Amino acid sequence: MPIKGNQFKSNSFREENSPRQPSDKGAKVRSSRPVSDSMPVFNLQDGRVIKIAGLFFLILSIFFLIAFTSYLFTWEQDQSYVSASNGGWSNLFKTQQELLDKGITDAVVDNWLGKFGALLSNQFIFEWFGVASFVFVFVFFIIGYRMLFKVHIFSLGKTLGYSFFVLIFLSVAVGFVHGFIIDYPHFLEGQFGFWSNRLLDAQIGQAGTGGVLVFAALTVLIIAYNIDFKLPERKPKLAIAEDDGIIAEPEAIELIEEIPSKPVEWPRASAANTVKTEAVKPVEPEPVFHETVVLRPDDESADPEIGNDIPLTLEVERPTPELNVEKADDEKAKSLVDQFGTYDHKLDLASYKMPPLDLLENYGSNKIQVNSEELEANKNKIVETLNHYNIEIDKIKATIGPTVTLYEIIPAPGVRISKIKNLEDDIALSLAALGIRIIAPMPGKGTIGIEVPNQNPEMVSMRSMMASEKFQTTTMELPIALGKTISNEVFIADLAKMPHLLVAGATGQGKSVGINAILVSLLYKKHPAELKFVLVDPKKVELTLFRKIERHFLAKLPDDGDAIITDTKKVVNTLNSLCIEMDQRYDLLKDAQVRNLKEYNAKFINRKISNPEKHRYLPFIVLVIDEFADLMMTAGKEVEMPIARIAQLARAVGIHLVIATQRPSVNIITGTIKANFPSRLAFRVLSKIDSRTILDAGGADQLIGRGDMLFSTGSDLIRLQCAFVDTPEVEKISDFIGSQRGYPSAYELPEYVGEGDSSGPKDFDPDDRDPMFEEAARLIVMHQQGSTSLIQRKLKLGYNRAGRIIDQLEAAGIVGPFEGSKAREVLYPDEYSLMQYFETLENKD
Ligand SMILES: Nc1ncnc2c1ncn2[C@@H]1O[C@H](COP(=O)(O)OP(=O)(O)OP(=O)(O)O)[C@@H](O)[C@H]1O
Repeated sequence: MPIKGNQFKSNSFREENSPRQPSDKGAKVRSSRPVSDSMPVFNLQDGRVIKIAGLFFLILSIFFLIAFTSYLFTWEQDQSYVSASNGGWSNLFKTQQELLDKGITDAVVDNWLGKFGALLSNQFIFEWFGVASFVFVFVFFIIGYRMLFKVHIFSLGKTLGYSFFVLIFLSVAVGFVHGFIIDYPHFLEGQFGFWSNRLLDAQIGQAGTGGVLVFAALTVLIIAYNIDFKLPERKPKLAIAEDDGIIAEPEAIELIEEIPSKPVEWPRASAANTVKTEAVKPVEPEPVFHETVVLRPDDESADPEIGNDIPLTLEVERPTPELNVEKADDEKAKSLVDQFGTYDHKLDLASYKMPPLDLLENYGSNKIQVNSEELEANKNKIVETLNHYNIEIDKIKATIGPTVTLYEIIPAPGVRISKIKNLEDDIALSLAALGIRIIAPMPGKGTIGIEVPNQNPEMVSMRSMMASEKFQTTTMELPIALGKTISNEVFIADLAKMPHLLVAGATGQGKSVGINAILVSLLYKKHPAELKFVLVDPKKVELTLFRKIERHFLAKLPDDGDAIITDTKKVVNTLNSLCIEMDQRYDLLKDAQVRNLKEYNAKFINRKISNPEKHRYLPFIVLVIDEFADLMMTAGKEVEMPIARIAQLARAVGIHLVIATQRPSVNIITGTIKANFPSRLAFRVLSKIDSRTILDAGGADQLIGRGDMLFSTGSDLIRLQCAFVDTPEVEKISDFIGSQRGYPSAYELPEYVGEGDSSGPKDFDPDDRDPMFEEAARLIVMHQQGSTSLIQRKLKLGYNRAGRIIDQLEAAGIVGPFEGSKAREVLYPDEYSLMQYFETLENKD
C-alpha cells in the first residue's frame, strides 16, 4: 500500500502541472522541467538582467556622487584613516574592535558613506584622477539611465569617448594649475594628474604643458562643435574712399564725443531755506573732446560667411533629401563665391564717395550756456511757487539740455503728485516762461520733472551729430540722428526698427528741418545701392533740393518726368506701385526662403540663392511725404488705403514711411494710419487736442518751437532738440552727391496703371472682352468698389490688363466713369442683377 504522504506529494505535483502538459508527453516534461519552472532563470536576453544592471549603475552613480562630494569636505579625516598605518582596503571588513585590537587608534572616518566611501573616494580622487573622477558619476548615471528607462540621453560611444577625454584632461589641467599654487594638497588632480604634469614638465616645460592643454581643449571643441574662429570686426567707416579701383588716401575725420550734461543738485529746499540757498557753482561745460581717427577704406565690407555651418541638431531633425539639397546649395554657393567672389552690390558705383563732414556748418558752440544765476533763479521760483501752495520738497536737481533745463524734484513724503501737476500753469506764470512741461511722475525715477526753457537755447548742428562717435560707430540699418536729449546726448533712432514715422507740428516749428535731418542722416550712412527715397512734396518747394540726387538715391515710376512727386494723382499711382513692389519683394523673399530683407540680401550677396537670375539686390525704400494733410484732403481713401497697406506689411521687405503733417487732426491722421505708425515725432502743435492726436498725450502744445520736439515710440516719450541743417547745407550735400557718377536713371518702381490713365475704347464689343471680364465684374460688384487696383490685386493681373478690363467694364455700363480721387461708381447693386446682364449678353451671342 502506498504511503499516504507520498501519494499526496505526487498527486499534488501532478495537479499543479497538469493543465500545461499534453497527456502523452506529460511524463517527459515532468521529469525535465520541474526545477526551471519553480526557480527564476537568468539569461542575457531577458530584460530583467538589464534592468537590474541599470538600477545598479544608477545607484552606483549616486553612491559615487555622495562619497566624492563628501570627500571634498572630509578628505583630511578620510585620508588619515586610509593611510597605511591606520587602514586600507584590507581592513574594510574589520570591526572597530578588531581594528583597535590591531593597534589602530584612529579608526574613525567622516565620510558620509563611512569606511567604504572614504576608501573609494580616496582611491579615485587621491590615488587616481582627482576631481575629474566625478566623470565616473556621470558615466554610470548615463549607462544606468539608459538601461533602466531605455532612454538615450547621449550616444554611449560619444559619452564614453568624451568622458575619457574629460577625465584625463581635467586631471592634467588641475595638476597644471596646482603647479602654480604650491602650498595646496595635491588631491584635486590625483596621482595621475600630478605625475603626468611632472612628466610633461620635464619634457616640454610648463609653457609647453599649457600649450598642449589648450591645443587638446580646442581640438575637442572643434571635433564636437566645429566652432568658428572669427577675428573682431572692424569699426564701421565713415566714407568709402575708393576711386576706380585705386584706394584713395584715408580721410581724417573729426569725431566729437557727446557731452552729457551733468545734473546740478540742491539739497532739501523749503520756505525757510529758499532765501539763503548756497550759491550754485557755475556750470562749466566740459571741453569739447576732439579725437582724430584715421578710418581706412574698408574693402571687406561684404564679408561672406560661407561654409558648411548647418547646425548638428538640424542635421538630425531634417529629412535627408532636404538636407542634401541644402548642402548641395551651400556647396554650389561656395564654389560660385570662390570663382567670382561675393556679389558686390556697390560695384556699379564703386567710386562713390560719401559726403564729407565739411559740407555741414557748425552752428553754435556745442557747449551749453546756462549761467548759474538763471539756474538759481528758476530753482528759487519753483520752490517758492510750490511752497506757496504748501508743497514741501526734499531735493531738487537740474539737468541742463540744449534748449530746456530739467528740474527734478523729490517732494516731501505725503505730497500728492496730482497737486503739483495741477499747478503747471501757476509755475509757468511765476517763471514767466513759455513751454514749461511738467512730467509727474518721471517714468522710472520716482521724481517729478519740470522742464524750463533756457534763456539762450543752444542750436544743435547737424555736423556735431554726424561727427559724434555714436553716429560714426552705429550699426543700425537706417540710423537717423534726430537731435540731442535733455542731458545733451546724441539721440539716434533706427528707422528700420520703427518701422514708420509720423511727424507733426504746426507751421514754422521745424518740421521741414526735421525731415531734412532724417534725409541727411541717411545720406551720410548709406551707399546709393542700399537706399532709395520716394519723395512726395505737395508744397513743391521743400524737397526740391534733393532733385540732384535723382540718379543716385531717388525712385520713381517708369516714364515719369520728375522724381520728386508733387501731383496728387501721381502720388496715388506711386503708392499703388509701392504696394506692387512690396508684393513682388515678398514673392522674392518667399522664393529665397528667407524672412526679411537683411537675410535676403545676405543670401543674395553670398550667392546662396539657387536661381539668381530671378533675383536682385533689394535696397531699402524710404517714402517721405512732406505734407500729408494736403494729400488726404484731395485724395482721401485713395492714399489712405495703400499707405495703410504698406505700413502694415512693408517692414520685412525694407519699405519704410516717414509722413509729416501740419494738421494732426483726426480726419488726417485716421485710426488706420495711427495704428500703423507706432513711432511719432511731434514738434510744437497749437492745441492739446492736436498733441493728443499725434502723441496720445499732451505736451507737444507746450514745446517752444524751433526744433524742440517730443519723440514717442509707443511707450517712451523723449524730449529732444532737433538737429539743425540749413538749406544751403542740404544743397551742398545734394551737389556733392549729384556731381558724382550715378546710375543711368532713377530706381524704377513697378508700372501701375491708375484709374484715370486708361484710355481704352469706350465702345463695348462683347466679343472682344477679356477672358477675366466676368470674374472682374463679379469682384467689383461684390465689393461695390470700382477700382483697377482691386482687380489687379485680387485677380493677380498685370497693370495694363487690369486697366483694359476696367475700361471694358465702363463701356459695358458696369462701372461709372473715372472720378478723380474717388473709386468709380458700381452701377450694379448685386450679383443677381449682374448675372442677368451676363445672360442677356449670352443670348445676344
Ligand atoms: N532744429 C532747429 N534748431 C534751430 N532752429 C530751427 C530748428 N528747426 C527749425 N528752426 C527754425 O524754425 C524755422 C522754421 O522751420 P521749418 O521750415 O522746418 O518749419 P516747418 O514746420 O517746416 O514749417 P512749414 O510747415 O511752414 O514748412 C527755420 O527756418 C529755423 O529758423
